Amino acid sequence: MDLGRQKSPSFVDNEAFPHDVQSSHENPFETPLELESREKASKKSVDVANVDEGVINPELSLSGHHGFNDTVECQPVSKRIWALAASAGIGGLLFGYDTGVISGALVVIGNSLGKTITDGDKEYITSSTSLGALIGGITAGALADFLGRKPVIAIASIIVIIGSIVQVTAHSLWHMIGGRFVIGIGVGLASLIVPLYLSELAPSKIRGRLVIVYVFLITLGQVIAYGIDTAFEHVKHGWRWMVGLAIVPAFFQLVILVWLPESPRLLIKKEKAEKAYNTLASIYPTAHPYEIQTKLHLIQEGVRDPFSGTRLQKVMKTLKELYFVPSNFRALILACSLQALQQLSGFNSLMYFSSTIFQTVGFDNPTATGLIIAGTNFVFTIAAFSVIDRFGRRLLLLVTLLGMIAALIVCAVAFHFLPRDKNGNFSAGQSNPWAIVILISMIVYVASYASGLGNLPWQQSELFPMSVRGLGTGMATAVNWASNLAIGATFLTLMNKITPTGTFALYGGLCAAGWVMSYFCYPEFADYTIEEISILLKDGFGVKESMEHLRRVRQEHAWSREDNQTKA
Ligand SMILES: O[C@H]1[C@H](O)[C@@H](O)[C@H](O)[C@@H](O)[C@H]1O
Repeated sequence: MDLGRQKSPSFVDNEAFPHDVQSSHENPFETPLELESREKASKKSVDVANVDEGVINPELSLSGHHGFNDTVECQPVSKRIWALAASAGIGGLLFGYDTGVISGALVVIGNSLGKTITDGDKEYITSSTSLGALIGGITAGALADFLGRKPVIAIASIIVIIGSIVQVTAHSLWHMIGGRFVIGIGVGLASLIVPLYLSELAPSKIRGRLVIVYVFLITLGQVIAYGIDTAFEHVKHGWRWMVGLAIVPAFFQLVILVWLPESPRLLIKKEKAEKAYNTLASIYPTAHPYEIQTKLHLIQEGVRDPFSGTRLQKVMKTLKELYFVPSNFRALILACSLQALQQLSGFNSLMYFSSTIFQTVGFDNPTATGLIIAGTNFVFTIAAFSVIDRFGRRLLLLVTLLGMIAALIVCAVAFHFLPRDKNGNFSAGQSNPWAIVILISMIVYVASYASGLGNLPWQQSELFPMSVRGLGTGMATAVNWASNLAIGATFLTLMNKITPTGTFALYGGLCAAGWVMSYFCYPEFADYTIEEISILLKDGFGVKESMEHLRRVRQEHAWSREDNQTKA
């Protein structure tokens, strides 16, 4: 953004803008990006000077950086947004619970499905959820555009309730696989719709953190699942409790949905401008009506349906727009490759099978040890929350990927030295130094994953303009689940066929390839509005431009500090 140092002439009518957006009050906790937002607010005077109250002049309102002048973004945001995020994010809790719970269930399920389950059966049980989620993820985008964001959240919760009932009543392998598949559909729907909904409600300065609330709830769901697994590990038919308790958050989500507003972008698309206005007014309680109208106008520009014709013709045109408009195609490449990398890095093989791995290595309490993995994931997702908008996405991704690669190499080496008996089974027990190295390297790996790759791909909605957002995020989510399926369906086989050392080294290699790709193609999106990101991706991946922008923001921040110190 143009942050030239010259002072803007001030035409602000303080009656019309009673809230002191020009305040020079210095907040010691302010991030560089927040500071920039405050400064943008102080520059809005020039842009609003020629506008009659309530009348939108499109030329003026599209006159700022990259053609946009979205001053409402500089306004304080209501605390209500966090309540909304937490409520919508229960979908994340569902996702986390349903994917995490299987780890502990698999080690105690024994022969209650009419046979003793093998490694192959475990892979079927786990990957049926991923397959269901893949189907849910593919359909969610189109459903969300057709029905609205809220109805899809409701459908996801109902499907999860049905899937849980099917699992609880399972007495055969295929019955259980069926239940896991159904629940997967609900998880897949939730995995797309919740971050999409959140990023459409979120002001750009907190959008990153708001989507992390969702990932935070996924990881919380996984911790709760592991905790429940540990609690029911020694209870008769405990696994039925484990899988059945998924009904609780699903039910909760259904009830809470009544209070959530529909996404303003969707409301505008459905020509319900007044409702959209009210929603935005509740998010920016101190904004001037003019600013909210400008925002509505900008959203309108973004959502305008460029296509006419039958539904099929529209889908075909949307596909064409996604693939043949260069900025959209770049967005698709970024979103899909990051989602693929998230899964192919192998994290979920720990999430789904950590209890099985720790049982194999010789830990006495494999489920409780697995809780350390889920707990680390959870704690470091919170850490990402506090740094994502400060450090920016790119730096976070590049640094944490290096941590993952290093930890995977150490883990691969440690497995190589872990003693085995003459049948080839690990025989050392949990006090062996190599077993401890494995545990520590897994913790480092998970901590690095959770601070970067665990979060960033879910910021995907910000990459696409409204016209292709449903389809684009749907495809990226499908890539996530397809890669998740590939990992879940092959992990135990890989451990047997190419040894644990080979498996973890393979994941390390995939992470290294991901690092190279991210270095060359992943720009810094922090502080760009959704509308601006398309412009950034117009002529290339915008890595250089976005870094220059970040440098300018930082420099400007330093200058402002100096100015403030001089004034003081
Ligand atoms: O972002 C989430 C999170 O990292 C979860 O822990 C993981 O299980 C999911 O696959 C991922 O999408």
